Amino acid sequence: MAFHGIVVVAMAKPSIFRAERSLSQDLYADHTIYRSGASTRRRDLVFVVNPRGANGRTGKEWKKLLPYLRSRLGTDCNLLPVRASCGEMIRLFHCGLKVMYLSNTNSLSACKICESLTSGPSHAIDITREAIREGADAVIAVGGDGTLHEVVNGFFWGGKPVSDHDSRGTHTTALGLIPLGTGSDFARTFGWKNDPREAIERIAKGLRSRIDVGVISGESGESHYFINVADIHLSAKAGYYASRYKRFGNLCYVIGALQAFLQHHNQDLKMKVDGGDWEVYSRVTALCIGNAKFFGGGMKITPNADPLNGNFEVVILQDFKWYDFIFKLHKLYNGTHLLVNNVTSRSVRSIEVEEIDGSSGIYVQSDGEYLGFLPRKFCTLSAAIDMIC
Ligand SMILES: Nc1ncnc2c1ncn2[C@@H]1O[C@H](COP(=O)(O)OP(=O)(O)OP(=O)(O)O)[C@@H](O)[C@H]1O
Repeated sequence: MAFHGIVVVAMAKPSIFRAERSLSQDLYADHTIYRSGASTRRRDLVFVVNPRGANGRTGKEWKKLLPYLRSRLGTDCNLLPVRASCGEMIRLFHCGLKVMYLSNTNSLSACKICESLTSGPSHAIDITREAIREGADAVIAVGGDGTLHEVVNGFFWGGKPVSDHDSRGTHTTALGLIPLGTGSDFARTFGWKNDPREAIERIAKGLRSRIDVGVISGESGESHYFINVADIHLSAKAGYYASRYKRFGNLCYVIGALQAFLQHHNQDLKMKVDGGDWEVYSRVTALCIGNAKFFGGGMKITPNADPLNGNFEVVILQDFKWYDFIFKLHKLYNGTHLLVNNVTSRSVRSIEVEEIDGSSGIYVQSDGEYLGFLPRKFCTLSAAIDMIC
């Protein structure tokens, strides 16, 4: 995929946090950590690792990856030493970050990297917010789409982007990804595989691109963000069930879809696109709002979506029967379903979706995570986050 507007940015000179030793005030009180160049701003890479991702595979892969990460990112460092205050260490500790030293240097003269293992759902959101406030150069999600989704949500608070405590408008924290999940669907749009070494190369090179993010609002007024695909009705219900079967790998999506089908009824929905008039779509099976192209473990559901173009691609499937999925499934995977009867695609900047009778509880998910029920409004936030591409 060709990316326009790629900017080369001097990557944070990283400092590594070793997994074997957790932070304690006593342990670190006498040590030195490093800041990059002449700047007094810390230049940190923060890795947010979901050890339970891909049924525990993420945690195992991450442990195996650490020596390579140290050696690959550590060699790029050219940092000036400064004395770390106790306060700084304690702040890192409070935001769940483990501080570690580069094992391949005795002098502690290399750069610093933070790892934080998530302790449960939503923890990645808090870690990310804290890391951005502390001036991290990049926050890197290590896991699947669910972990990436939480990290993206950590870039915002109270409807606004989170910023560095000391920001004078010049510093931007970038988002990075080491895809190590079950589906890792967002990475597919960029052609990235679940190959952590390749991801570390990207991080070392530090190319950044400003990508769009979707924002979802509901009746509560609270904003929720997504980076990949938000979807409604059958696919959302299938995703809800699939999350219970992640131990079966990509098969979870098939099991989830079968279970969702058992209680499925196509529903009439009304939609308002880009602030226009309400339109009725009859017998909707699923409605997918793509900032990127893939969901459900590799289905190219919104094949024209591009997280760099400022628009969503909305794909609406109407009046599908269970056998349509059997005969048309391959088209959903390769992205040729747009030519099938009863499939509509449109490019939008915002879309509001409501039920007509308002009684059935139509499922909504974003980035494969269950969100709740209709009604919802989905808007693009153009070029909202700097992503390491
Ligand atoms: N320590 C933890 N224990 C249990 N669940 C966690 C923990 N940390 C994060 N989670 C939750 O695990 C969920 C799934 O994680 P993740 O997306 O990384 O893996 P996956 O589901 O295997 O991959 P994919 O979403 O790409 O299919 C996330 O929604 C997150 O809330």
